This record gives sequence, structure tokens and C-alpha cells, in this order.
Amino acid sequence: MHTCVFKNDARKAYLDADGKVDLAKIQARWTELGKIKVSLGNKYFTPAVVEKVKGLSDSDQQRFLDVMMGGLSNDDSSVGVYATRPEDYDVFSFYLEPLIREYHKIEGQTKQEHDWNIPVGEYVLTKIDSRLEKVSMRARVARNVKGWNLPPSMDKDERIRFENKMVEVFGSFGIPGKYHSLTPGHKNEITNQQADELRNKHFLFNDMTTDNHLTSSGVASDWPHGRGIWISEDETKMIWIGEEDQLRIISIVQGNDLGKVDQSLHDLLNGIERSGLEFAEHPIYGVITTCPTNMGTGKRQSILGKFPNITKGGTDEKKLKEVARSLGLQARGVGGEHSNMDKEGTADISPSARFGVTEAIVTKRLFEGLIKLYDMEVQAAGGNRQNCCIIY
Ligand SMILES: Nc1ncnc2c1ncn2[C@@H]1O[C@H](COP(=O)(O)OP(=O)(O)OP(=O)(O)O)[C@@H](O)[C@H]1O
Repeated sequence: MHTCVFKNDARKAYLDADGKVDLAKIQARWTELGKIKVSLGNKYFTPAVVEKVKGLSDSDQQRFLDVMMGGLSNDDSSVGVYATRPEDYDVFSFYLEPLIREYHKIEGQTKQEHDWNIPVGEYVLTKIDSRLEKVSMRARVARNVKGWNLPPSMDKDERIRFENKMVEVFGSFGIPGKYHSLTPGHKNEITNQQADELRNKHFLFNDMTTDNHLTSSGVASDWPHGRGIWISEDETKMIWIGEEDQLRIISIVQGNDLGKVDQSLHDLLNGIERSGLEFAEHPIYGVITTCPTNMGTGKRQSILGKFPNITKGGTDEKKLKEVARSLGLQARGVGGEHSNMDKEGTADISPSARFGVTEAIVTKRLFEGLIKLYDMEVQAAGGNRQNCCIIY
């Protein structure tokens, strides 16, 4: 079995005998990785960046190393950097800005705008196919709260304090629900079996210590302390604590109107904001997230659907991924990112863009992309709609 390495051990390879950051060792590792796969973290670690880093204080150099730990520790990273605190996006902008621009395909001046004005009754899936009556629809936003470190650099005490702060918020924000904690000894602690049941329902995130990207970057440190999930009584709204971001605010609705899942998510988000929590926001990049790929809206909206013809009975999931990419969408397996599709080609489809688009545009792109994707599924079935078993 693949063993995961934790940040404090992994970072030792990039320190000198006095415990200071050794830029030459970092440079050598990026060069080595470049022969396997060029991540954005690697591509933008230029000689000019090295010169800038030399001028930083010792503690900022240590932070800079932390930012790159995920990329340095994994051969398969495509981005490979995580912010460790909201200020990283300014302190290390000489490195992160070009990377963010490339990932989000931003040219010229861009300032993130927000727009939750998403029409209900417009993006209705039965308009695409009448059988898309009851589809699993999900929308989530990533959020972090001002004044706290981001998960890669929280220590155990900060993680536990953050969880308890959120438990107070859940008691006051007016939506009936229950908090389930993974923290040993927490008053709301659940058993491993209960946690697995929540995972099977697609509610709870996976054990983070099984993912080397999360362990090596420090995101998974102190697992399972300070981790948990709040779930509304009607099980349509949930909030993750302590995963890649401090908060993942989620709605899952079974139905066919994409606008309804947005409405549900926005109600939840407003409830949290009413409690007085202030989210970390950047004047240009929008909401601050641990991974630069989520900056902007922090929103990912998806549906679960079956694409047995494009994927040739699940044997060619690469094809679905390619087709989806050409439509500005991303296709994942149903177990979350990096999971595989089944023999019916069941996939989680979401728009890729998060930055430089509004929340409303994300929903519109999902709907418009699905029109084309289902059309391609019908074509792959030889034009016979009845050969497409599209429901999850
Ligand atoms: N439309 C959907 N309906 C129900 N569950 C879903 C849907 N889309 C995704 N999920 C589930 O949500 C869980 C989280 O997925 P995943 O980790 O890929 O995404 P995420 O929360 O958006 O975070 P990230 O993009 O950082 O990985 C998984 O269990 C996945 O199956």
C-alpha cells in the first residue's frame, strides 16, 4: 500500500544543517520532477522567483517552502501549491499571481465579482431529457474565515479551537441541523461506522491521511482533530470543517432545477454570514481558498449522471474527461476527485471555471455544457436516445 508522508517529515529534505530553507535543494527537486511532469508550481519556480525568495525573512522563506510542499512531494501534481494563510497571495504574489492567471486563463485586469442572482425555473434538466427528473445535484463553495491560518499551517490547537467556534455558530444560525465531529472525545463525536455511513451518502469527506497531496502539504495534519460535518435536518445542506479549506459549504438536492440547489446553498451561506463570521476575501482574486484553483467564487456545481456510450461501458473514462474538458467541464468518478467511474460511466460533471466567472455563470455553464454533453452521449449511442441510461 502507498504510504503517505506528512509535511514535517517531508520538508526536512529542503532544509540545511541549521534548519534554514535551502533553495538549491528545492531547485534540484523541481528539476528532477520536471522530467516526470511539469506542474504549474514547477513551471513558475523561475530564477527570478528564487532571487525574490532570497530577499524574504527566514520565516517567510519557511512559509514559501510550505506553499510548495504538496508539489515537491508528488510526481503527479498539476498545480502543486497551497496557500498556508490568506496573506500568502500578497506576500508571494511574485510566484502565485502568474500561476493563478495561467490556471484560470485570465488575461489583463480582472477583479472577481459575485452574483447569486440565479433564476429558478430556467436551468431545468428535464428540458435536456424528460428522464432527467430526479438527478443528484450538488453545489459547494469553499470558504475560510478572516484571522485564522489556512488548513496547511493550522496546528492541532487552532484546528480544535476553529471547530469549537463553528459549533457555536451552528447553535445560532437558525437552520435546524446537527453537528457530527470526528475529533476524539468531542461531545458530538461519531463512530467510524457512522462516518462511513455519511461517506456512502456522499455527505462526508474521505479520510485525509490516505491522500499524499493532503498529508505532505500539511492539510491533513493532526487528523482527525478539528474535523467534522454539520448536516441540516432535511439533509439538503451541509458544512465540512477542516478539509482542504476551513469550511466547505454544500447543498445536495435531488431534483431537476439547478437554480434550486443554488438557492439552498445561498440560504446556508447567508445564515453563516449573519452569525457574524467574516470570510477571507482578496480584493482581486475573490474568496481566498487554500488551493489557487478554487479562488474567485470557490464554487463547484455538479450533477451525477451516466454516460455509458461515451465511456464505452466505463472502459474509456478518459474519453468522457476529454469531451467534458472541450466543453469547459470536468468529469470525475462518483467517489470524488481522482476516483474511478463504474461500468455505466457514472460521473460527477461540473464546470471547471471558478475565477473570472460569477456564481450565476457557473450554473449557466453547467446547464449549457450538459445540453452539449448529453447530445454527444446520444450521438455515441448511434442517435438512439433510449440507449442512453442517463440517471444515477
Ligand atoms: N451531484 C452530486 N450529488 C451527490 N454527491 C456528489 C455530487 N457531486 C459530487 N458529489 C460527492 O461529493 C463528495 C466530494 O467530492 P469532491 O471531493 O470531488 O469534491 P469537492 O467537495 O467539490 O472538493 P474538491 O474539488 O476540492 O475535491 C464526493 O463524495 C462526491 O461523490
